[in-house]
Amino acid sequence: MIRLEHIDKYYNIGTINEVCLFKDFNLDINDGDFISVIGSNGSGKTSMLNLICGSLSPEKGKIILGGEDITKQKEFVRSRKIGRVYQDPSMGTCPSMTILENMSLADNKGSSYGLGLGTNKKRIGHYKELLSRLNLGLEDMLESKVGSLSGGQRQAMALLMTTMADIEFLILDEHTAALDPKTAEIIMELTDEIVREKNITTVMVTHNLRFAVEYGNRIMMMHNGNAIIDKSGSEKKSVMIDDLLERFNEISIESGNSL
Ligand SMILES: Nc1ncnc2c1ncn2[C@@H]1O[C@H](COP(=O)(O)OP(=O)(O)OP(=O)(O)O)[C@@H](O)[C@H]1O
Repeated sequence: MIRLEHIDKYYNIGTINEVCLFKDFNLDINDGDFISVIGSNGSGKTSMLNLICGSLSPEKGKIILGGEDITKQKEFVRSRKIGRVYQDPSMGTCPSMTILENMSLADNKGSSYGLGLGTNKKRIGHYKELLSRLNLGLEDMLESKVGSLSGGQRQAMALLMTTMADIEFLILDEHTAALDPKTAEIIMELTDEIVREKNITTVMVTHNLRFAVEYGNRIMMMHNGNAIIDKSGSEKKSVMIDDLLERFNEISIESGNSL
């Protein structure tokens, strides 16, 4: 379980631009949860993910992972348990390296020998098997540079590479936003398949309301650093896209329709 406990988060402290984003923010993410997080621009979705990953520190409060207080734990240490796929497909892969080298890199993540070993030839069969499930023909392109792949192919690889390691927690930061509708659909289906198969606790930030409604067991809507909707199980199943659009409209009116 991940717990955000009494979190305060400010930006630009001590300046005229000081903003309080989270004030006594609390969130429990249960093992096995697949949460879709939606919300207007600036509502705090990415900041919440950054707090979990450790790229952002709270001014107050605790972050607990599996009973351990990780509030002060560095991001690279947390990354052994927490995987993240970004909006930009180029963030999760190394473009100047081949598919094989990228797969080896992901495979070696967290092990003591690190990069020094280079490509692990004995594991090629395993990499091919993993890549073949993407149905993109990448298993026959092991020597191709990842930089030559399409955005969708790279995002599929980023997802595969992130989940190759034995992570407990997966963060999807608008990971289909930069993809065309068809490719986004394929990546979303692949995501769901991997998350279910590996039973990884997942938080997915998305602006795609259909994905938010269709995937996962829990849906959250953020606004001004608060979760204004948080439904799971059968309650989540009854949430309709129109309900969410209506809530977005209400928020927009309350905020004076400002950007
Ligand atoms: N590094 C920063 N410095 C100052 N303010 C920041 C910083 N990062 C985020 N903010 C502010 O915090 C608020 C929340 O930003 P955040 O990126 O978490 O929102 P979001 O819900 O992910 O938005 P979007 O949907 O546009 O990605 C915004 O008002 C933003 O301007």
